[in-house]
Amino acid sequence: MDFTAGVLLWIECLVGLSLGVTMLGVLVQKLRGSKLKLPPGPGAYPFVGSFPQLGAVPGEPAHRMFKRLEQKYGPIVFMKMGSCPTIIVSDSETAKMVLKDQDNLFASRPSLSVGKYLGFSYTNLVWTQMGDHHKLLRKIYTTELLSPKRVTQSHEVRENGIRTTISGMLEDSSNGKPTNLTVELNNLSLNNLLNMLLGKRKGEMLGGVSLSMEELKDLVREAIELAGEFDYGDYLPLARWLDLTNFIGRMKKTQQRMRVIAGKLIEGHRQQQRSGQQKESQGDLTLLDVLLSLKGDCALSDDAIIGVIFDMIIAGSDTTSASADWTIAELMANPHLMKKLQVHIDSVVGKERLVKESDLPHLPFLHSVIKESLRLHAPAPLGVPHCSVQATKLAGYDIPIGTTVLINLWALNRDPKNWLNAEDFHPERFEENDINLFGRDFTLLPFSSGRRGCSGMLLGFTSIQLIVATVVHAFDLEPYGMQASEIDLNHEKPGLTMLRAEDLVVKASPRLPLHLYDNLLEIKDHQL
Ligand code: HEM
Repeated sequence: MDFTAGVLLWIECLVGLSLGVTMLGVLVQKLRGSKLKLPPGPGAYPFVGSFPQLGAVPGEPAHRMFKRLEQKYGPIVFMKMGSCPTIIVSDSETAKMVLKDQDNLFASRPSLSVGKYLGFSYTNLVWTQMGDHHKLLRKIYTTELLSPKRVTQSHEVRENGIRTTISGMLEDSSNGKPTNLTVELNNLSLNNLLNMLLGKRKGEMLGGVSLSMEELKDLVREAIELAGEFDYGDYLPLARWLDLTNFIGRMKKTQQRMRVIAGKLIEGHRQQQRSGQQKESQGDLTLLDVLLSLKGDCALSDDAIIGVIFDMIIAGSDTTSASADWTIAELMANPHLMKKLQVHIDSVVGKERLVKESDLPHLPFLHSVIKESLRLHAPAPLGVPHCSVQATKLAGYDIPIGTTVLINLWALNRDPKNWLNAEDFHPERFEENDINLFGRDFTLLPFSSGRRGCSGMLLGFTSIQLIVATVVHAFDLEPYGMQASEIDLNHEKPGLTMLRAEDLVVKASPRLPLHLYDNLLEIKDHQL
């Protein structure tokens, strides 16, 4: 989130307007504020709130900026985004109060424009507010879409997906070319989700309708990009009204495209169902089939179905590939750990076949490596904002109703109070200390916790493990055009998902018998 450019612009616009009412604002603020004991923070001006006080550095990701605030004010910081009260929580004790002890009060979402447009009037899971619709969607996710059984049933999608990537890497290697692993993993992750949701392409047909995969991917990228943008209009009414960056205009256009394209896919699947084309087994059902077969109280409107489809793609695609990318970069920067992991995988899988998902439970060191990577590089560093539905107290401070709550998961997972040598990549720490990754131990929260915790954590964790294990088992990797010690592990691109600042470009050398890779080319033809 790059605050500075926008903030300066808006301050210029607003200063004139705000001067006349500043005195009144200050007076009202004092009268209201005097009664409340708010957490410490940078203070706020009328209208623009704390934006000018944040000391934002151009290009600096928000989780790092909030870390600086934590260092100055402590683990709960109060600020105002425009007129919207906001707290940033950075330690495990307070996170536990928000996500567990008072989960019922903090589990709603603020009404942001991204939820209105890309979340189809807040009907998708990520942006829907607390209540019956949220409960229904969570139930559909946990029992129908991403239950452990459904995730296991779809293992072939992911195994075939990574084999296609491996095959492409072998082709690059045979041609003496480097592979841009960041780009490959990103494509892989998106393909896997689209395959799970919609099924395989038959010729130019996707889910039974004539729709090019490129058209769909283009739309998905557009939606992911918009979802990661920071909209000042959510906090500054004048900015919303002027919409100088045409954010609302762009979102409306994307929403319209989502409706048209997803509408075609839904209609195509309905036609297949009507014409009695039965899938052979449960494993052949796409997630869209499952969504369309929901009946009675569980049945969803077409808009809600479109919301769920894009929910999964936006929340699940970049997070998974970014995490695999960070993990492989860490392993390359720590060659002794790469070697240790390769020996570990060889000891379970051997060198005469590729890794399968059924191997994963037998690879404890791989678990530790991924856990450590998720600890240091939380792919969703600030999660998704929560919102309080009632005035309450937190660690002795007053929290007004309607306060936006951001948990700085990135800072929390690196808290030196909980982790020895917290900034070091040291997977062995989990061999001595088996801390839960899925929200039970509040010292490690890459997926957050509670009723708003990530609904795709099992799928995400399984996918990352399979990708990393298959790539490092199949290839020795060297960074292209730099030394391993020069791999940058300390800079991220600003945005919703924490991507490495630089692409990971590698020289891959096969380490398994070549006939194993030859077989892969057949699979490649069937992929999206
Ligand atoms: C490494 C992979 C992933 C990470 C680190 C991750 C992390 C997160 C985090 C931190 C949140 C916010 C929780 C909160 O508001 O407190 C979240 C929410 C969510 N995630 Fe994930 N996620 C990952 C993969 C996935 C996948 C694969 C899917 C689905 C295909 C998914 C679907 C969702 C959904 C639907 C929500 C919203 C839940 C709600 O509001 O009730 N995520 N995720």
